[in-house]
Amino acid sequence: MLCRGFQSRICAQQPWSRPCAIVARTRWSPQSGVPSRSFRWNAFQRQRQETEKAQARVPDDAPVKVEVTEVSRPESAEKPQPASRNANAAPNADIQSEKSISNKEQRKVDLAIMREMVRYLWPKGDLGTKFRVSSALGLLVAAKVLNVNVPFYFKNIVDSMNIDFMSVGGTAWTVAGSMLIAYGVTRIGAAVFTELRNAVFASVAQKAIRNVARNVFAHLLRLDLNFHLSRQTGGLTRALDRGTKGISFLLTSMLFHIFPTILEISLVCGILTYNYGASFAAITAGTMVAYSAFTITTTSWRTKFRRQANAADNQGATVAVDTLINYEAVKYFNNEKYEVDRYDKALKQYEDASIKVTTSLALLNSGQNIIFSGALAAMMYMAANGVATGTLTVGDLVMVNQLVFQLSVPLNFLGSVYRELRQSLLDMETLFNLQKVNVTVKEVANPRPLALTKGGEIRFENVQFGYNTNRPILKNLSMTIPAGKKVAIVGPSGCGKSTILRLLFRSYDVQGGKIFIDGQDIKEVSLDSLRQSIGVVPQDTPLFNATIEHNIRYGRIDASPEDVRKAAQRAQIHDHISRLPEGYDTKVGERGLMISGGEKQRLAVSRLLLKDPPLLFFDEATSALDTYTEQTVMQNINSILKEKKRTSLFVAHRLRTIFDSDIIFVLRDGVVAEQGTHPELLELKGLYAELWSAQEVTLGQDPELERNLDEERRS
Ligand SMILES: Nc1ncnc2c1ncn2[C@@H]1O[C@H](COP(=O)(O)OP(=O)(O)OP(=O)(O)O)[C@@H](O)[C@H]1O
Repeated sequence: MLCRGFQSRICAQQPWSRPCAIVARTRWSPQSGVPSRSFRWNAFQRQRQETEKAQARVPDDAPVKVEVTEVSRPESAEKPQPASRNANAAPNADIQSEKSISNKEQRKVDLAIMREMVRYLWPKGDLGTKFRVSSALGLLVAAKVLNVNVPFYFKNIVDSMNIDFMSVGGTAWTVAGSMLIAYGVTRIGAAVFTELRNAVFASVAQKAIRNVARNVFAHLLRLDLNFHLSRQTGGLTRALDRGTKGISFLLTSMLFHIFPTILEISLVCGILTYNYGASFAAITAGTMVAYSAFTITTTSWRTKFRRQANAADNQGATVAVDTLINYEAVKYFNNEKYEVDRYDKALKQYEDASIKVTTSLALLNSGQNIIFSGALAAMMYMAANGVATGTLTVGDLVMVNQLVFQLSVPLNFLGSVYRELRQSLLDMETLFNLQKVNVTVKEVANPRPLALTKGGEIRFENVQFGYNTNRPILKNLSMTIPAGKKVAIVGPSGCGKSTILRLLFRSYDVQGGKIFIDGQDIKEVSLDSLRQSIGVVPQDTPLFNATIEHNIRYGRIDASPEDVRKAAQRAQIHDHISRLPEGYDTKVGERGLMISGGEKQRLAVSRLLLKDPPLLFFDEATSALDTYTEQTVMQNINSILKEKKRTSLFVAHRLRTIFDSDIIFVLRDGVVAEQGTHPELLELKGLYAELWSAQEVTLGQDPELERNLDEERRS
């Protein structure tokens, strides 16, 4: 009669067995015949991001879904986990605090996080949330009280049925009807209150998640470029994802698991002591202590197997994604077997670790069963003894059994709740640490907005800068870019051309010297006004996985569709977009993978033209375009610059795109080595003249290009 079914279903998934569609394109640099720098960089970024994404897909040995119908025996089951919470044990090494901390310090950190969470449970001035939390607690206590009443009705039913129906007469209804109704109503009440409690509390947890996630995301966007370049994007999103899920878990487990389990154990011990004496309660309390200690110790021990499995899983995913992204490279070098072996090595490690996870789970379950069943048997013996000596009824025996049995439900999940709680605290620590990262590019107190009083003259005064202290990139660089002029910066690869643009945009701050715009130190003006005044077409076009229209409009969110089309026309991409089946609604794919490099660059130019800022920076903005398109785009840009008298700064390797600049700065070894107009620099017969003649040789082999250049020179 007491036997009920407890079922658990475990869904294991090999995460990297999912189909993976990867599109790889190679663009070749016309000059060198090797993939262009921007392509290589893009490919590297793509590969890195794909790898990180795959790393986020980590399996969990815990069951994805555990269905509890009714309880028959204290069988250990891993806690039901939110389906998406599958990467819980993967190391957050990229964001977590680098130094390992002692247990004592860790406890302090954990307590601080819990205190922080209490603020979300009981927020100052938020009566609605307080009301919900109080109601949820009320429902919880009511459900638990009803729950411990069920065995009482059960006992009374058993005792009242213990008569000779033949001689006394009557039916089950006349003898125990009211008890049966009370039994049913109490059980239903306990279940309904529990569900109501979940429903009432849902918005508290979700509100907390939203607040924390929004604050962290806003902080991430405020952080410096350097932070983002040195961190793995996948790691950041993983931290955000796990941290916010950790909040939900911590809040619910604090309120609905730990507290109610303690409440229920206390109630049961109290009832047992009151009804049957302290010996029953002592066994129950002792069992709970032994059970909890065994579960926590064993769970801590077996966590390392889960970590190993996750690490092997990460490794497998990394190898698989890396190999598939570099499919062409694998084929070119016939390395299929090598890659399969690498993949299989990770699979083998995963297999070994997973076996340990399963066997250690069996040990945990067995130990829990032995402790629980041993105690239950002892109590049954004591109760049976009571029945034999006439101090207890059969109903008492049943009640003792059921009271203790009911405790097995929360205890079943103790192991996984403990493990998850630890992981949630770790994830949340990572999340809160992110919020503590400082912004290094800061504004002065009460900054003035940038005022372009002279039309946008840019002056570098003895600027020193290096990404690493031991490798200076710019060494006392001084130069003046006159307002309203087209200026170019050229020089060997890696000499710091793009760095100059990053310093102007204040993605980094100079380490020595100053940069002025119209006489104002850029450190003294507000970041918002500075960045508002500058438009950049970067080397690697950042595109969103959205429509072409959205990507162009990103330059000015409130632009009309006509403005978007006008900008596209000027960037020589409108006709092409119009010919696409979905026109401006065409999706460009992740990071613009579904369109060509030249199309991406023209979208970036359109976006900049739509923003129409007073200062324009082009960092190899047309390097992926064919000669004809490049000439046309440049002509359009030049006419806009002249017409609107914009200050513009071009970084270019293809000198024919900048030879008509008002000033050309030639950078070498962190300083300006030469400067002047194209003819002046040719006269100098220095580095620029060398570069030009090297490129002219190439140009000489291209009659069409020559024709275009001649035309442009004439115009
Ligand atoms: N975030 C960074 N951290 C460390 N070093 C960097 C970083 N960004 C660039 N560098 C290094 O600084 C140097 C200058 O980089 P920059 O991008 O300014 O060169 P560039 O002249 O624009 O090169 P290219 O013509 O190839 O685009 C390079 O050696 C580059 O490797």
